[in-house]
Amino acid sequence: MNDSATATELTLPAPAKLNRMLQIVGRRADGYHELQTLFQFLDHGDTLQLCLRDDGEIRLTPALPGVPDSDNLIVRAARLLQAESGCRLGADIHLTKRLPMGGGLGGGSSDAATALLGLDRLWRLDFSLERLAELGLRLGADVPVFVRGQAAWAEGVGERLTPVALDTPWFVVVHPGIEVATAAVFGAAQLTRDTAPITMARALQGGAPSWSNDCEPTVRSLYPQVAEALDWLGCRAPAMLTGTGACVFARLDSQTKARHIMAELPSHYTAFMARGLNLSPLHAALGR
Ligand SMILES: C[C@](O)(CO)[C@H](O)COP(=O)(O)OP(=O)(O)OC[C@H]1O[C@@H](n2ccc(N)nc2=O)[C@H](O)[C@@H]1O
Ligand SMILES: Nc1ncnc2c1ncn2[C@@H]1O[C@H](COP(=O)(O)OP(=O)(O)OP(=O)(O)O)[C@@H](O)[C@H]1O
Repeated sequence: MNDSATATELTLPAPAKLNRMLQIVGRRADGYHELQTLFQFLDHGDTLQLCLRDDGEIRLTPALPGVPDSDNLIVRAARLLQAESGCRLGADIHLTKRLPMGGGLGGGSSDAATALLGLDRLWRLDFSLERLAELGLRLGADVPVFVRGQAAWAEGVGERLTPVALDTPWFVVVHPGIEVATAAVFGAAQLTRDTAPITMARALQGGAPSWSNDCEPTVRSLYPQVAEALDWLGCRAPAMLTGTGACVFARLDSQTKARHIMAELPSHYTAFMARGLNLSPLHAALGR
């Protein structure tokens, strides 16, 4: 019943994102870092199934290992939307988790955005994307881009977004099997925070493989497993870190080349191949 305005059940994607480049240009008084980054979505991610409840309860299954439900960004997004709207409806939410946690793919943030947009539809709130993005920013710096649903040049902490159309190649994304804590990377003394800001036009001219990520040297030294994955993938194609890691990715000219790399994958890594998308599949599913 996804396409009906009277749906009582919705099954919706929560796509991954890549940071195709990322530079740190400053640090705010509250400790958050000022970034310049290019976000793009992938046709790979989590899935949320939302079923309407009329008793106001928010029930999530299954629980994520190590994450109490009250901390889960899906439950927090649902409760925030209830509080903001005064809505007395609730939902049963089933999460199919495919994205690694602490992977730099924005899995939790994307789940939160899908919950916000899906529940807005299920509860017939009709909030604007602008209002939902503002709510999303309270949950995490990466949530607004998933709410807006367009590949974007981002500034500030990631909330000042300008839509862009990037090339949409195949990517191989390798997970080195560890979780990186975003706060630990941003808190590291050695992280450089003074890259000179550039214009969006200049960033777009840069293009792969010259795009880079300022977090990479710090993550390499704090997490040797990520350094090893960057070196392994980098021997096969120009490789980069996404966000603060742990995942690394390479852009390939063809699906065949991506398949060749997948076939060589050592057993201690997991990986997937996916296509870059400039429009989020969430927005395509909701017709927004
Ligand atoms: C690195 C990126 O993934 C790039 O897309 C994001 O900027 C991270 O976004 P996120 O995971 O949604 O991050 P949040 O949950 O908002 O923040 C986690 C922690 O990372 C640090 N943090 C995050 C984002 C930012 N621009 N500056 C920061 O210093 C803060 O210590 C914060 O407590
Ligand atoms: N629905 C959720 N899915 C994943 N993690 C969640 C969720 N809700 C809360 N979390 C918490 O958020 C942390 C970061 O998870 P997430 O998968 O978003 O990392 P990430 O991909 O590195 O994010 P980002 O790229 O935004 O930094 C997890 O370690 C977990 O404690």
